[in-house]
Formats: sequence, structure tokens, C-alpha cells
Amino acid sequence: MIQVQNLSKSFQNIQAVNDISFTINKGEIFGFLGPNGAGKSTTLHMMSTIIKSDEGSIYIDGIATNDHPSACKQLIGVVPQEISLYEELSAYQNLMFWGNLYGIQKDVLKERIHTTLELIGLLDRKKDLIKTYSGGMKRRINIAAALLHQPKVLFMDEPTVGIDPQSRNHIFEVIETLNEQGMTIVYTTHYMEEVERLCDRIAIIDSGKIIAQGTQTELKELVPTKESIQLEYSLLSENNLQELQKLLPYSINADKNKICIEGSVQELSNVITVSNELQLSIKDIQLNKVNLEAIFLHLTGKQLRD
Ligand SMILES: Nc1ncnc2c1ncn2[C@@H]1O[C@H](COP(=O)(O)OP(=O)(O)OP(=O)(O)O)[C@@H](O)[C@H]1O
Repeated sequence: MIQVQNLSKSFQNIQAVNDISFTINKGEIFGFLGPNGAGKSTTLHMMSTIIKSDEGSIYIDGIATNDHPSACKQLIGVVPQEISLYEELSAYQNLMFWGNLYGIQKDVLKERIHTTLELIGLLDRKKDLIKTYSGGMKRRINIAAALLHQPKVLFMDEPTVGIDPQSRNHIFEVIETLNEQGMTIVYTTHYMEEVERLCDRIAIIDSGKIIAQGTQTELKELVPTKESIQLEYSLLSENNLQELQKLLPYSINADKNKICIEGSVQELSNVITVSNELQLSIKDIQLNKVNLEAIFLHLTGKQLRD
């Protein structure tokens, strides 16, 4: 659906995006994960024809953005980081305004506003002025505005910044519904949990470079440390440990009343069942997961969130 090759962009002496290439498949949710200033918005702005690249090419559904920006604009919906709504107008009036900009015929637009407001769960608030909306509700209307011309691809630039967890979940559900309906979604964030929840494939971006890309499983393979489960028992005798070693098909590291097993959450129920069979009372369980934060730390030596 989207092919990007050797894309670069500088602002004065800042190299915001430095020779990045990637492909986004039709129907996938593709995430850009990176800290502040990594180059996520600049990449999205180039893909959505808001700014021009210095070098490189972008094709959306086979159309080059630099040669045919207007044709590309019809294919894409853009949810900007900032709320782009008129506070003194109602949600309905705002959506009418955005729909008119796309030249959508009035009757069709009315119908689409209805369906879109229904999708984002704000149909009953359509007559209320935007200034009476919560931050999360404004963000949902911001998304609705990008959907009216029925784009094939939706670009979302950190759409959950500054909102409460309930609104965030609501936005995730909208994204999942749109994706189930076949929409390709490109999502930028510096929240690891969001890409873990939503994205089929991820590009990790830092200082204008893509430092890794792939599915979550592929990215996890880049880290030498393995996932592990640590259990602490009230009491673990030498005898108990030998029995555990007999019954569990993993190598076990033991220290006082604690054991550590290399494995992921899938192994946990087996470990608990065997512990119960041996009547060992579990005091604490800790899962040491390899997450995207750990991958970022491994690749850059820095925390994702500073
Ligand atoms: N219009 C501009 N003029 C000058 N520098 C810019 C401009 N836009 C972006 N930059 C710089 O380019 C770099 C990348 O910025 P960008 O906004 O793409 O990062 P980001 O990953 O989206 O960060 P954030 O999560 O904070 O939005 C930063 O150093 C930023 O200061």
C-alpha cells in the first residue's frame, strides 16, 4: 500500500529524517515508535504530502506523492497531533466544514457525518459546541474529520496525547474497527504499550533513523535476553527443588526460596500447576518480559521515555 525509499529531510542544520526505507502492507496497522524528536511527525508529514522530502520517494497505492499530491490526498486521511477544530462551532458544523473542503456532496456528507459520529460514539453530542467537549472527545472528532472522504489509509500522529485512559481505549476500539473494515493505519507514538496493543508491524525510530523494523516477535529476537518467570515460595527445601526439576521441563536457577525459569507467560500455568501438586505455597510471581522498551534500550543504550 505504501512504499518509502531512502527518504530524508533536514530543517536548517537538523537532520530530522535520515535515509529511511519501509513498506506498509494493505490492511495493516503500522506503528512508528520513538522518543520525542525522533522524526516520526516529519516522516508522517512527508507521507501525507504536508511537506516535501529533500530526497527519496513515497508511493501510496502506486502513486508518487511528489508527482501527484492531490491524487494522494484523496487516498489518505490525516489525524494531526494538534486538535484542528473550531471551538465555537458544534461537532456537526466542524465536520460539515471539513467535508466541504473535500468537496463531498451535501446529502452524502450528511450521511457520512452520521455514520462517523456513530463510529466514534458521539452521535448524541453532535449539536454541542466543541468548547464543551473533553480533551478525549475533541480527539475523537479530530479522527472523524479525517474519515469523511473515506480514505484508504489513515495517518495518526500521536492521537492519544493528553487524554484519559477511557478515551484512549475508545480511540483504540475505533482504530480496530476501522482496521477490521479494511483500512490501512499508520500510527506514531512514544508509548510502547500502544504499539504493542495495536500494531501488526513496527518501525523503531531514533534520531531520524529506523533502527529496527518488523513484527513484535521479530523485534524481540533482536535482544539476547530471554523472557523469564521468577517464583518465590514461602519455603523451598532442597528436596522440593529436586522435585520441581523432575517435573518441569526447563532449566531452573534457584536461590534461597526463589526459582527462575527461562520462558514466557505461556509456561506460567504449567509452573503453577506443578507447584500446587507439590503443595508449595507461592509467595510472589514476577514475569520478566522482553518488551519494546527493552529492545529500544538494547539498540540505543537509552530509555524510550526520558
Ligand atoms: N519545522 C521545523 N523546523 C525546524 N526543525 C524541525 C521542524 N520540524 C521538526 N523539526 C526538528 O526535527 C526533529 C524531528 O522532529 P519530529 O517532530 O519529526 O519528531 P517526533 O518524533 O515526531 O517528535 P514528537 O514525539 O515530539 O512529536 C526534531 O529535532 C525537531 O526539532
